[in-house]
Amino acid sequence: MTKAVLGIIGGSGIYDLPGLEGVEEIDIRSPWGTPSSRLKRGRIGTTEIVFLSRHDVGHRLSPTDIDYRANIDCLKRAGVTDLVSLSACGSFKEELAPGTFVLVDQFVDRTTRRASSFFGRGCVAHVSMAHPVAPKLVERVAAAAAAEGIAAVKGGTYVCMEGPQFSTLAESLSYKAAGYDVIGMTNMPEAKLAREAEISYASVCMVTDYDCWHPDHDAVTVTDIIRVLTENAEKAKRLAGRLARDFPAEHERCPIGSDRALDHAIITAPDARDPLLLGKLDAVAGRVLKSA
Ligand SMILES: CSC[C@H]1O[C@H](OP(=O)(O)O)[C@H](O)[C@@H]1O
Ligand SMILES: Nc1ncnc2[nH]cnc12
Repeated sequence: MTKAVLGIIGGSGIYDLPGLEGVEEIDIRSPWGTPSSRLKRGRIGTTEIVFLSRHDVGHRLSPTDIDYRANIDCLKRAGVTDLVSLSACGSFKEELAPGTFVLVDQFVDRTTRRASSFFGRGCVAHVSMAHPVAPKLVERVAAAAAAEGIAAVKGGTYVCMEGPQFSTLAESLSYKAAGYDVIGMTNMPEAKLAREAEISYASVCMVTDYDCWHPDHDAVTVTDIIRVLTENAEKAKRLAGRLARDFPAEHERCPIGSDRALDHAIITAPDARDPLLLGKLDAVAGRVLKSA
């Protein structure tokens, strides 16, 4: 049995989690770098929660400057088994209007300037990303939204751009034509790294705008996004609170194996592995490396 620890990553507009009891800031060091902010550990009901502000209080970090490896590694070290991201996003669908919550289930990674794996020279691993979110965790998020009367659309494809500039009209139209649902700048490589770290991942994407493709809406601005975000943040925090209160004490085994993604992923022969890299992988891959 593995005790469930619920991680929450707060994105734009969500820099804290009200209702977290017995909060302590934990100073976890990572060999991968510096996390976005100090992790906050506390409880909601009987569930242990670890909260991380992705851009830090004051929105100090741009999507490119976030050290996604340090964030995921620290969450793993803090014992997180299940991780929910709360994110702002633009929409490519008329029916996904600003204010809509989308529980995305696919990602397209168009980022270019981010370290996107814990593995590499000296320890090569290939995990499956065919199904990037953990279905049971998404079910729990959907149930929490329903219980709080928050409308949430299940399923959708999130394209992750590098940013920080928003898309050109041609890019926006091409993403729309490709059938993508929403766009943001942060869920990749976060979801890939969570998978490598065997943490079940789900993302709640809160639509703040229609990007720039919509003929009846002006191109997106930060001012508009912040206005919608402020309205959404209260709902997102309510959703997270309910999710936590109803969360099981034991981590539920993931039906698609996101919590044991490394079982058959490491290809480098034991005697060809780099001890320095193995040292850095102690948290992320400790489960499989210890038994090797
Ligand atoms: C402030 S709008 C652009 C910004 O918001 C989203 O971040 P997050 O996913 O952390 O909520 C988007 O990806 C951009 O980073
Ligand atoms: N239109 C958009 N493009 C990229 N990231 C976003 N975050 C919120 N709205 C966005």
